[in-house]
Amino acid sequence: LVLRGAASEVVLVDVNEALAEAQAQDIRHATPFAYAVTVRAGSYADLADAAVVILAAGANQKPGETRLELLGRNAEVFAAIIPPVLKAAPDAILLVATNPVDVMTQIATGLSGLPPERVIGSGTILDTARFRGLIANHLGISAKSTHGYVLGEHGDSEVLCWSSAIAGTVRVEDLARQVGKPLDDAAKADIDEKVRRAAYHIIAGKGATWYGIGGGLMRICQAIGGDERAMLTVSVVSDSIESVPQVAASLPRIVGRAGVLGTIMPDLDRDERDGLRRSVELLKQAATDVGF
Ligand SMILES: NC(=O)C1=CN([C@@H]2O[C@H](COP(=O)(O)OP(=O)(O)OC[C@H]3O[C@@H](n4cnc5c(N)ncnc54)[C@H](O)[C@@H]3O)[C@@H](O)[C@H]2O)C=CC1
Ligand SMILES: CC(=O)C(=O)O
Repeated sequence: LVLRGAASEVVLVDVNEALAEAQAQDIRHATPFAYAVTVRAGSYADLADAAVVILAAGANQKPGETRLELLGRNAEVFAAIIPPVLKAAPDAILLVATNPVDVMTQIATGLSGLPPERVIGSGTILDTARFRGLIANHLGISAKSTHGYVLGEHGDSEVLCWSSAIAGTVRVEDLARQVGKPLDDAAKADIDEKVRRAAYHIIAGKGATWYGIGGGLMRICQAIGGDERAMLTVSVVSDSIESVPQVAASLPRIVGRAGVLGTIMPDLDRDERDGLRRSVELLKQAATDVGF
């Protein structure tokens, strides 16, 4: 947020107040090299008038642990933090990062009673970035010119949409042939593994993932603050996805000042559609199991 000037003020609230203060100081020291963003540690009351409250509190995965295994612990954390957040900032958009992010988005929507469009999970924004980056690297072009979605769960059951992935206006498979680096089954399986298992690899190496999600959360805040109507793969509770009712999962959503303004259903091939249905069924079951 500071490096891109995507906020005017950032307040860090953590049960570990000394940590929040130390992080705020450290980030503040970067502001002369970036944007004049006010950064400070605070209490819930300091969230008054926040446009966006990012919910990132809770347990993270230990090496080999799945996101869904965090559910019980993090549902308890949200039960503790959402009431004081809402008391301080009743008009804010809630932006959920805590894992398992789709189910936590469903829980945050239920606990807050806010309309679903104002409770946004970062969902697969990060997986989509990983997918675009890896395809771009394979083709030798910019990730900014490469477009493709990862849908469904931010987690093991996510769906990489190869059928609609493009570079510029060209299907990625066609461009790959043109540049003599075919996206054959082996190349696609390699990219799939590196997207789907990215968090496991990074957590095995450094204990947590920080920068990718930081970039993704910044991008969502930028789209909200600038009322951009940007298309981003984020998670909100939807009336129905692949006939599964009231489930939070990622689809391409239009994001602006009021939150999620609309949803786009991309063309999917048979396997992608089946994968998306399996993914949302799994998420619905996980939410139901914890009473949401
Ligand atoms: N959605 C995504 O793509 C990503 C999600 N995550 C998730 O974000 C969450 C946080 O991950 P990290 O920052 O790595 O963990 P961390 O352990 O570094 O930070 C979590 C913080 O939450 C605080 N906390 C715990 N309970 C609290 C409470 N009741 N009230 C206030 N603060 C509380 C802790 O004191 C701690 O400082 C995890 O669930 C992790 O899986 C992490 C990376 C990417
Ligand atoms: C931790 C996590 O969810 C990620 O980096 O994808």
